[in-house]
Amino acid sequence: MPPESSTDRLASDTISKTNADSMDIHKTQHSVSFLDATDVDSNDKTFHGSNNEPLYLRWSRLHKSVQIKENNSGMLRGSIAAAPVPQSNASVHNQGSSQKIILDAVSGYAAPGEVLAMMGPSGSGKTSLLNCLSGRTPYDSGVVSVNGRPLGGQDMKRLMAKIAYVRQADIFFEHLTVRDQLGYTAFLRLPEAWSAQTKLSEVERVIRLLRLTKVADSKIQLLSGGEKKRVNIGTELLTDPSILLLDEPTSGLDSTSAVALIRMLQDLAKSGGPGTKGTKTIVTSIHQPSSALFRSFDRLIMLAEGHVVFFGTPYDSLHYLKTQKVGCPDGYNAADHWMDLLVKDSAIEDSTTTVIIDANEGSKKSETGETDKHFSSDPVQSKSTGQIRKETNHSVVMSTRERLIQAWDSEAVAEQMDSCVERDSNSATVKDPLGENVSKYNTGWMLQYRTLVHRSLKNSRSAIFTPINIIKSCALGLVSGLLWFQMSYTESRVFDRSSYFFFTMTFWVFDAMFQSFMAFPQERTVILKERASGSYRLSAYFMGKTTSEMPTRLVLPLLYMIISFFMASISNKFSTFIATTLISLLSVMAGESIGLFVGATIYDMEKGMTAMTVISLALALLGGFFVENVPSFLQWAKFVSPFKYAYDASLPLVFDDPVPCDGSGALEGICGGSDTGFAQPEEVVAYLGVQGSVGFNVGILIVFGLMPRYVAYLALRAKKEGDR
Ligand SMILES: Nc1ncnc2c1ncn2[C@@H]1O[C@H](COP(=O)(O)OP(=O)(O)OP(=O)(O)O)[C@@H](O)[C@H]1O
Repeated sequence: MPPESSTDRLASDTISKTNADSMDIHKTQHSVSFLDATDVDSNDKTFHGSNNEPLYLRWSRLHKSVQIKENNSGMLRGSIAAAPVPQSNASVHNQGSSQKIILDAVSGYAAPGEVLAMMGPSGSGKTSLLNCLSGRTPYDSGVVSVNGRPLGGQDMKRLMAKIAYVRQADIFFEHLTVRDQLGYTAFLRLPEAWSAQTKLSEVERVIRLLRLTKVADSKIQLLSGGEKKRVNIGTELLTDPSILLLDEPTSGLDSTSAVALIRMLQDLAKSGGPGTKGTKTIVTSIHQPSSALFRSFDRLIMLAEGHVVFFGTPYDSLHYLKTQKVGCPDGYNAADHWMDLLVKDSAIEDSTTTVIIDANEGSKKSETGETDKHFSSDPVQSKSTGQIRKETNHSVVMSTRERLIQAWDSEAVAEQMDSCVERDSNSATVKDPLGENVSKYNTGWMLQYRTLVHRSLKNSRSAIFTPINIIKSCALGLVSGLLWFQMSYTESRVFDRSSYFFFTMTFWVFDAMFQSFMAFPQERTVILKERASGSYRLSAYFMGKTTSEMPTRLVLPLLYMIISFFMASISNKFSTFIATTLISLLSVMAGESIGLFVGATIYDMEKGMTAMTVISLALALLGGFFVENVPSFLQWAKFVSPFKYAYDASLPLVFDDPVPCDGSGALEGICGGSDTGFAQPEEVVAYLGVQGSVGFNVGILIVFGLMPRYVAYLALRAKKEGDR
């Protein structure tokens, strides 16, 4: 158990009115002590605004609510919110939608050198609070401040780059090794002025700090859950942030690894880690830690249904529960006890923690009929909506959770925070925590672009050159080669030759469309996460991806073409082979672009898949290959199909010599059934319905490769990481 600090105890006493009453301590007196404690610490530091300076993170009266549509796909959420169960994060119903309160008057602070543990049942608002504190999602009202500087508007973006946020999900490009992942992050996020050597030694420092040396050169996809979690934390620690927020870093870990991880965070908070200056401010949400771990936290913030039910030291939390007549039984895990008190419907499941107040007489008794042993004072009127009590036969049933929500005096904590912020903002010794940095990026566009090209090349090599993709390309090349085997260059094989190109171009557009659509959801989450921490500009990412993937993507169509082109004897000119292979690459780029567009605009996989199927089949049909007499009102539609342009660009290259007539009647309109003479190349391509020159068709294909990509870029720019 950590030594009980008097200021902690006083702070806790101040903000608990029942506590204050029971301990007979004057509230104002304690408010002063609480403020003094924070003041002394923060004034002792010299603030340079650099990333590793100690920072106080404070928040007061944070309020956040969301609109829930009752007839949308989130039916479950809507129905839960609409159900008339007693709940303090109440839903306000309008026609067809309801407002759900996720955070209600939440106040608290996190201090340098300390680990603040955020606890509460599932759905109590831990992630939502962390999202707000990190600037990932907006809140309706309230103030978040760093060293007394309230942050909002433009500052929020810069704050996001200063606060490291380790999200619950470990999101990476899993084909990369641990060292690659950390290395690329170092080049993207550490100051550009640092030498490559310094950046790489930072990577090694983090690898050692997080005990990742043994797996440093393993691909992330092969790591255990705990190792992945440490890579996730390491990625954020690279920039040596002063404030580190972690969302359930111990989830999925065994208890030993969980304890080791929290101990590491505690060491980090105190020392800042080897090779770094100063202390860190750490906030972590955690689910039911062991007793020892619970007691080792410097401070706790307990949440229930978006409300704070306790803020203070673990020791004080136990004392506080005693004053509320729900003390932790001896030998019982304190964290488990807190959770038992706070889980929903504990009133229904556990009658001993329930009070029933007779609305008429004001007397109270337990649900079992016995006089309630836990609550000595009358319940306080609901602070939020008054809807949290359940009326049953002239009685009010209130669970312990509701009682604890009401007993906590959030306003007292908020006032403390306001005073600290006001004091710090008037203090000349406390400098702007954001320093002079006006950009949220540590590196320029060019370095970001170069790093992302490198990473994308490495990543796409392992994602695209999979054995399955290589087998697919070779097998299809072989099948096509056999099907169109050794075609003679005569009239009778003109349509076979053109159908080879129709199939080839259609296949590569389809393949790229679906491949990029399927791969993009994972990529999208990585981009959103990295962008939220101010790693790079989206334009640098898109340019990097486009440039790096082009040569990589060429290899698979090239394999297909090498096998099928020569087996089918499409042309004996090597230049035709090169040119048509490049056109198939443009088809791939166009298809990839469409896949990206759908992936970036439609987030639901099922809806996206449906859109992809409809789009691809419609484009194939509209290409004009299947229906000869397309209705006049749909004639325009073929111009939106990339297949058409790829096909139209290829045929003039293949039919570049006169085609000998052979009496087959395939080119009846040109050869007239004769087996002598030649059909001129221009006549053949016109007969096959080709429109526009090769250059024109290639140009349009390039537009297809870029336009949907640009829309995908705009769609992603509008998307925030924290959006659900
Ligand atoms: N955008 C949203 N739309 C609807 N409901 C939301 C939204 N964001 C959060 N919620 C709801 O707010 C509540 C708090 O969610 P949050 O993820 O913060 O809980 P949590 O305490 O982190 O839960 P867990 O421990 O399970 O991760 C939940 O009931 C959640 O369903």
